Amino acid sequence: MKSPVDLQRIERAVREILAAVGEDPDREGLLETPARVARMYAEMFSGLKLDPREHTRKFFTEQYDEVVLVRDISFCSMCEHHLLPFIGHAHVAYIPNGKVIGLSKIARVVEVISRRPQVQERMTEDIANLLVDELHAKGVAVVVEASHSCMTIRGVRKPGSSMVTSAMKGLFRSNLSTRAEVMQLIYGSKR
Ligand SMILES: Nc1nc2c(ncn2[C@@H]2O[C@H](COP(=O)(O)OP(=O)(O)OP(=O)(O)O)[C@@H](O)[C@H]2O)c(=O)[nH]1
Ligand SMILES: [Zn+2]
Repeated sequence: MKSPVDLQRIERAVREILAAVGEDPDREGLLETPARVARMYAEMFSGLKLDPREHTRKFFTEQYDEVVLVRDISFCSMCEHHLLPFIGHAHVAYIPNGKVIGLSKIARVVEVISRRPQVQERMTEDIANLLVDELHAKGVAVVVEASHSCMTIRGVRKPGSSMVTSAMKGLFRSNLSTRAEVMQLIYGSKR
C-alpha cells in the first residue's frame, strides 16, 4: 500500500535537522534514521488520510436506552505545537437512540482522530461530535486524560502532570444526574 505521507520528503527534512543540530547525518548510527523517522511519522499521522466515519457505518438496531460506556481506551496523539506525543486514555459514552455500534468501533474512532497533529480539546470535541452526527445518540460524553510530553520533558518540565478534557452533548449536557451517572461509571468503582 502506498504510504499516505511523502516519506522521501520527511527523510530529507530529518537529514537537515540532524545537520542543523550539529550531527553528522552520514555517520553509521544515523544512516537509517531519516527513513525510520519518516516511517514513524507515517504511523503517527496515519489518521490524517482516514475518515473515522468509516467505523460508524455498520450498526445494530437495539432498543437499549441506557448509558453505553467504553472506558480506558488508550491512545497516543501528537501535540500540534511541538510534534511531541501526548499519551493517555479516552472514556467514551453514549445513550443510543435505536442505533448501537460495535464496541471496537468506538476505539477505532479514537484511534483515527488521535493519529493526527492535535490539541486535546479538539480531539475530545471531534470524537463527541462525530458520534452525535453519526449515531444521532440521545447523549454523548467524552472524557480524555493525557500526559503531554511537551510539558513533562521540556519547557516547564512537570512530569506527572496531566490534562483532563470533556465534551458533554445532549442528555449529558442538559441533565445533571445523567452527567453524574456517567462520571460515576468512569471514575467511581475503580479509582
Ligand atoms: N490547550 C492546550 N495546550 C496545549 C496542548 N498541547 C500543548 N499545549 C500547550 O501549547 C502551548 C504552546 O505555547 P507557546 O508559548 O506557543 O510555545 P512554547 O514557547 O514552546 O511554550 P512552553 O511549553 O510554555 O515552553 C504550551 O503552553 C503547551 O503546553 C493541548 O492539547 N491543549
Ligand atoms: Zn506541545
